[in-house]
Amino acid sequence: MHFRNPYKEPPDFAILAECYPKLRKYLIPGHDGHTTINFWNNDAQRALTEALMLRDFSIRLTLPAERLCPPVPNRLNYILWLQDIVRHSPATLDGTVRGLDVGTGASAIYPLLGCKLESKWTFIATDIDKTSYESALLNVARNDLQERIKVQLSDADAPLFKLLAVEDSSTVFSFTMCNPPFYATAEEVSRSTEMKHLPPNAVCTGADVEMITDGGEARFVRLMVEESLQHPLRCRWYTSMLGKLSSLMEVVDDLKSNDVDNYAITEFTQGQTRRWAVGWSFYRDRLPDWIARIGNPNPTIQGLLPGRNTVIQPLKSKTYCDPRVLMGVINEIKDASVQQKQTAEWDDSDAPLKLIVEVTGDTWSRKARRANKSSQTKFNAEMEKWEKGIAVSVFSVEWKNDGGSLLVFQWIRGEDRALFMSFSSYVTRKVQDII
Ligand SMILES: C[S@@+](CC[C@H](N)C(=O)[O-])C[C@H]1O[C@@H](n2cnc3c(N)ncnc32)[C@H](O)[C@@H]1O
Repeated sequence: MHFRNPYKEPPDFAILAECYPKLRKYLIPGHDGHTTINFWNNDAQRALTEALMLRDFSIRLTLPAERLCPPVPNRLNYILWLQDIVRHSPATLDGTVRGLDVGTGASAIYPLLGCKLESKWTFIATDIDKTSYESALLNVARNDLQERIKVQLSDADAPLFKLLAVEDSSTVFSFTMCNPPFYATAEEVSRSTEMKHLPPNAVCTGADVEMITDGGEARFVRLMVEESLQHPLRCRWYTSMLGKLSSLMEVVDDLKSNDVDNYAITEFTQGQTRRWAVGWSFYRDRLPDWIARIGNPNPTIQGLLPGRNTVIQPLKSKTYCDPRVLMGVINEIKDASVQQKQTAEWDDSDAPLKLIVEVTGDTWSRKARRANKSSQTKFNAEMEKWEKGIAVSVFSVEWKNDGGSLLVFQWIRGEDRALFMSFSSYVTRKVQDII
């Protein structure tokens, strides 16, 4: 569960029903003496989702009986992860964030939650199912969000990112998102129901179009990867949720075979249900590991994780050390431009020193310093960089006092992972030599 998700503990259903009387008739006594609801009952689930959306987000939702009922904690997890991604991506000039929700469903739950949490977010939400499309339109209108959420009826044969393929548009989307149909066939659905693989809070209330797609979710998301390669810079972060580990493996394989190294994986856990989300970008902005990598992964997931963008180096010193040592070391790096990092309003870290360092290449390693002596070598290196179009790499370094002192290096922008790694070990070694 995301650390900002308020649903780590189940709600008090009796209190919730006071805010949403439609829930009252589904209340039942639980084993532990607390009131609960019957999670196997579709109507009760719908009433629960409507109640949570109303009480906790002031969102008025009506869910049609014949369509999927989205569990709020799980859907909120995905939105919170996107919020992290957006906060760590460059802001647009006017601060507007543009999201594209592929397969928004009857609820339009993702755009509604996104717009309630963030006043600058806007969405285009697509669906191929007329019933879901019409219901999504109503839900958006009910909450007076038509200006910020545009619902579009799409075509099953059209590209998933048809909108991004519009050639003369210069709009860059901040993210795409999707909770794709999960299964490949109707037999797979009934097998899964028979084997009772579904936990009670995921009881199947969906229509075929919501749950089944040719090739299952893995093919659906691989199509997205394929389409994203056609217009890589029309969106900063392409993302999708995945319900099966095997699908995650397929998609990561696909990204790697297309040389996409800037990707992120997260895990959404609710009770016994595990879901994953994957994101990939063709921009040079790098996400911190706490967003892009799952902490404490099992060995299978470990092998899927992207390379590290965050390096944490504990400093060995028995006495108090002055963070200004770091400033001194960084200032001595040739051709590096250094600024104090501005703290965003949502950032509550209390690091005593935060720096942003921009470099155009390695000027610190022994090899670089030797090469620097020869002006021809230096000229060649500059030419090579220029030809490759490699611009500035941006790193942040924070000095933290968390038990002992730590240096936290963050790769913020760039293409050269080795440069980031070399920079962090050089700075650590130098600081360590001084303290
Ligand atoms: C699993 S449901 C997700 C609904 C909603 N986003 C949620 O999370 O509760 C998948 C949705 O994708 C829609 N869908 C299936 N194929 C699609 C396509 N090619 N383009 C857009 N939407 C599609 C389905 O109609 C369905 O509403």
